[in-house]
Amino acid sequence: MSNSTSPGSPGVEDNAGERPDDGIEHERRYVAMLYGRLDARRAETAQRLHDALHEETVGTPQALTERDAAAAMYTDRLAALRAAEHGLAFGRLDAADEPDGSPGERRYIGRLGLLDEDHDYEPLLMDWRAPAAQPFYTATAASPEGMRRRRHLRTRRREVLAIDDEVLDLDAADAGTRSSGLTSEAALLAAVGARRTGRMGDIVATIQSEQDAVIRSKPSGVLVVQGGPGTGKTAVALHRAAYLLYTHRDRLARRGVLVVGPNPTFLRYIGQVLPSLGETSVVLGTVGQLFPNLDARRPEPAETAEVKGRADMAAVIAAAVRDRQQVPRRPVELDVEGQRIRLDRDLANSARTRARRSRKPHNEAKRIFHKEAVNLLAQQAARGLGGAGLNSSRFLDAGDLADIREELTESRELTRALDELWPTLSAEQLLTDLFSDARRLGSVARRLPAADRARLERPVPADDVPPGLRWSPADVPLLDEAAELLGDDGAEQAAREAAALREEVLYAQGVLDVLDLEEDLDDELLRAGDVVDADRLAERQAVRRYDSTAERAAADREWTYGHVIVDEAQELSAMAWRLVMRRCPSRSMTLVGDIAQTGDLAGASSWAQVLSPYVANRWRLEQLTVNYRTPSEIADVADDVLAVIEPGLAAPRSVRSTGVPPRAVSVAGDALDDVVAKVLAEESGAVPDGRTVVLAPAARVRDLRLRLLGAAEPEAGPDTPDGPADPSVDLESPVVVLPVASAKGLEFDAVVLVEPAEILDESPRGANDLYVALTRATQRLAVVHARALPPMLHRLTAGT
Ligand SMILES: Nc1ncnc2c1ncn2[C@@H]1O[C@H](COP(=O)(O)OP(=O)(O)OP(=O)(O)O)[C@@H](O)[C@H]1O
Repeated sequence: MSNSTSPGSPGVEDNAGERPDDGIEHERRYVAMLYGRLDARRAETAQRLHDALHEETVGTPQALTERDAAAAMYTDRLAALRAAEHGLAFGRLDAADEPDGSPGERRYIGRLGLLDEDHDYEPLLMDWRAPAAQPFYTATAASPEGMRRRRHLRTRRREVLAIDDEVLDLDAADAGTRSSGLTSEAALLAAVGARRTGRMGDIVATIQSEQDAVIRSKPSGVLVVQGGPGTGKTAVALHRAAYLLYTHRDRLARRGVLVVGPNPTFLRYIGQVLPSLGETSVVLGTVGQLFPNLDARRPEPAETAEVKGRADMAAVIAAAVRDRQQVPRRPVELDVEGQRIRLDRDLANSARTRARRSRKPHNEAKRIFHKEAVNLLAQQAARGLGGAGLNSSRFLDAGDLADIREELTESRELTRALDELWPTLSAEQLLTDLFSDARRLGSVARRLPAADRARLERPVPADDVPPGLRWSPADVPLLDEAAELLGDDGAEQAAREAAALREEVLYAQGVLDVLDLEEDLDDELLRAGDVVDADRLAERQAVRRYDSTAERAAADREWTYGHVIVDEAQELSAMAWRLVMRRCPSRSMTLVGDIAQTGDLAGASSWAQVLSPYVANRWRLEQLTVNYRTPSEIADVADDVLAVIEPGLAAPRSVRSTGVPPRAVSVAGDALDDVVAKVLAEESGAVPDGRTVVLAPAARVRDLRLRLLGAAEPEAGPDTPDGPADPSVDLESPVVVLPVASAKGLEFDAVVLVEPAEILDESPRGANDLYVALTRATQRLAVVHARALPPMLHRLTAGT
């Protein structure tokens, strides 16, 4: 039974069994008290951070490190306290009465925990992630978990606007409580029906039971979360990250959590969720961003990306590395300190075999190759010296051999000759050389069909092409594979140090900004910037870099994370999986996705197929079954498309309907763009203050942007197969135009879908793309078509 109270309505005080201090006024006082505590905690923490930064720690590196660690801790804590500002407390659980009739315990649930220091540290507010808060998400009338009532507090800023009550005891259930399977239904429906803002929000107040099970599932092993569109996979994955950090903070904060998403636009869309939950130690990245100091955005055809993503490419890269370990075709004659020596094929081959047997990466094995070649050449030289013209009784002793070796080692000519045979290589160099040389490619990628090999060919990019546009997202797993086989070429360390220096000043400035933002800081105190400036602070960090785990992890290719979450996991290629698995040898992973939405040609068609090379069948599957995004009218249309993609797959159940049927608008002649403009005006007009998207076949996006928005390409460049290259697609603007592939994971109040027949034709996975497009809408859908409507969309009602 649900009961809603807002100001002016009869208070719940009148309800049978309620205590007199239990209505909305009580909650207002309580929440005001909580904010008072929050303010006090913020001021206190800001003060501690301030003190830590100003502490004159002269001397030992250890003292400095401790000070830095304390400052980092207070900075994080302050961020979490600040993040709790909106919706600090959103719920209350009332336990069933005690056997002696006294009222059961009350627990307020919110974004963080607050204790009453004056009264034995009694909990005033319980963090939503604490075990005792779980019944707030899972208790039902049928299984009340010892609870009598769940109350939702609806708040705006610091004010309580209304309260919604759900009675959980069995008597009430028998008395006719609906069994919708949903918890906190009123609050949930308010949340899912609200206008979208272009930024994903958190769902802490209304997490559903099946979602809670995923969020709180144990961290170890690989958990796959399969669910149709709108079932909250992304939301759940992010809340799981927050939950794991809370519950296993020691282990995870040190190693960090990585969240991999499909494209930069999507990452911007979800970027606020974890900070709003007070968590900042999470690295968010696309596959194209998982190679340090690179944000790969070079556009390339989907077919090329598909070839690069194949598992076979691992062997191609390995062969490309071996191909750079050469033996001379003709002997190289060298003159070392008056001695003629011959670096011939056999000798180089012996040295190479020895180096390869070490199983060290190429750049490290190079030292063995050099050393072994020098040894063999020294023996050769010694044989020469011990031979003709010399007294055969005179043998060279170990010391003489060592001298010869030293001479050889110091010989520039020999070093050059050996370097040519076994060069030090960076991953970038290896791939640039490989892709720009058809002959080399032909010899190392013999197994690839010629047409696929040809897709890999490309000229060496000009010097002025920035790194991000030299490499495509699909190149990144290849670069990573190469880096793994090549080992350290010295450049990585140098780049790390340079980046660390640059960031030091930025970080220091960030710390000062944090302090200066803190309005509650005692006025008597000098503001941080008055006392320490960024340069000085950076100088003081000289002993240890003052950055977060997340920053260190992102800068280090060999970093291994405590937990890895992959969203839209169905899109990753086999090569991308190798990279991701390398980042998480512990295999503590959460993979969320929907096989029916796979659009990437290199993407997955079954989870077992993706995972078996890494964990065999040791992974667990959870399914999400309720669609919170798409109203049933639109979901029905999408379900017909799903039936074509995967006849046996059950569609998620929509949580609501709007009564607004989606429509199809047919266009005669070549007036398509004009009709799209008209329909767009109607649709966006119907969702005032909302967000509308025009989803179009990729080939039409440019013209439609021009026609509808007056803007050609967004500033930073063309769309890449991995999503738009531009950081300027502003999802917060009222109308955007996107190709379907870039809309993956996003949602809008209204969707105008252009020419579905062309979307089907555009890719072998066209039906999946169409399915994605149809399921982006939270309220309205209109399809505009000049070509015949594909039969699978037969349910759409004809409109004008
Ligand atoms: N328990 C919930 N309470 C409130 N809103 C929810 C809840 N679960 C999901 N939502 C909302 O439903 C929408 C869809 O969620 P989300 O984007 O996480 O789904 P998804 O499964 O990742 O979808 P897709 O596969 O299409 O990317 C979001 O607006 C999300 O905030």
